[in-house]
Amino acid sequence: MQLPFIESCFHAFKDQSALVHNLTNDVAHNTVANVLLACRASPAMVHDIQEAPDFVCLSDALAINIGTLTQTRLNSMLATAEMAHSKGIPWVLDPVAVGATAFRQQACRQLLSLQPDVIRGNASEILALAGMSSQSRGTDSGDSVAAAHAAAEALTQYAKVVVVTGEIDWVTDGMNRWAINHGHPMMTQVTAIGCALTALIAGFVGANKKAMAQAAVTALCYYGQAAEHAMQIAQGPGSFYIHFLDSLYALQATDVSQQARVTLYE
Ligand SMILES: Nc1ncnc2c1ncn2[C@@H]1O[C@H](COP(=O)(O)OP(=O)(O)O)[C@@H](O)[C@H]1O
Ligand SMILES: Cc1ncsc1CCOP(=O)(O)O
Ligand SMILES: [Mg+2]
Repeated sequence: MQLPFIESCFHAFKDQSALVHNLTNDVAHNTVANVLLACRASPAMVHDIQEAPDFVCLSDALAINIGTLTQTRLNSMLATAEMAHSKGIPWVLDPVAVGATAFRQQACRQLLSLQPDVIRGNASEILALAGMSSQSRGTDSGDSVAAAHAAAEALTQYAKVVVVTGEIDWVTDGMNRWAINHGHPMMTQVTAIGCALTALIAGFVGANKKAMAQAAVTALCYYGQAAEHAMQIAQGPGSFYIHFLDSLYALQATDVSQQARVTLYE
């Protein structure tokens, strides 16, 4: 399905060269930065509570990822998210492995109270965040995306847009729902590909504040298509990662729009 908003959201993102402030995890820093750079956005990792709330005011968007959470980091995340929200700077929550421990659940409850613009997680994370039972395996999902549709819907009481990723990604803003059929299973064999997607979605919503759900759908089409192109030449996870960055760098608005496999449910 060709959707006119894909080209406009893509161009807005590229034109802005969005500065994305990341409070992300230790595993993901390098990949998040490389993905954003390949997409022509600007990454910044600024963690300390002494400066993160100030730095976010200079940014187009904020991505918060609880992958390697500590109490010190959580304090900084809460202060920075609060600042972002008060300044109208969009922020995205990635609730990595939220179902695994009480600390993560409690942290996410506090973060949800600061009204993220977007939540992006795999199916198990979205189920757990909504208080439903899930089958996660550490940071990986053990649930289908379809099993998390209702959970995503429930979470729209906390966020404007909820994104569930997996074989067929799902986006809801509580009024419309989009299914995005792109990507490749190889994406699950390279760590932090989900974390980097969260940062990319932050960049897209930062550049498209009035169309956040459409911006998230566009980011998912772009990301999934880049993976498909990369897999035409990759031979395993290592070469996939390299070709994935190259494909993110090369893809153009018309490619992403013309090849989009998106189903809209109104
Ligand atoms: N089986 C799959 N087929 C195609 N794409 C997938 C598959 N599983 C995950 N992806 C893609 O991988 C990216 C990361 O999603 P996911 O693996 O759900 O996140 P996380 O790494 O946080 O668990 C998304 O772009 C998603 O579309
Ligand atoms: C392995 C691991 N452990 C804590 S965070 C992290 C990275 C998770 O990355 P992703 O959610 O993108 O698979
Ligand atoms: Mg993840």
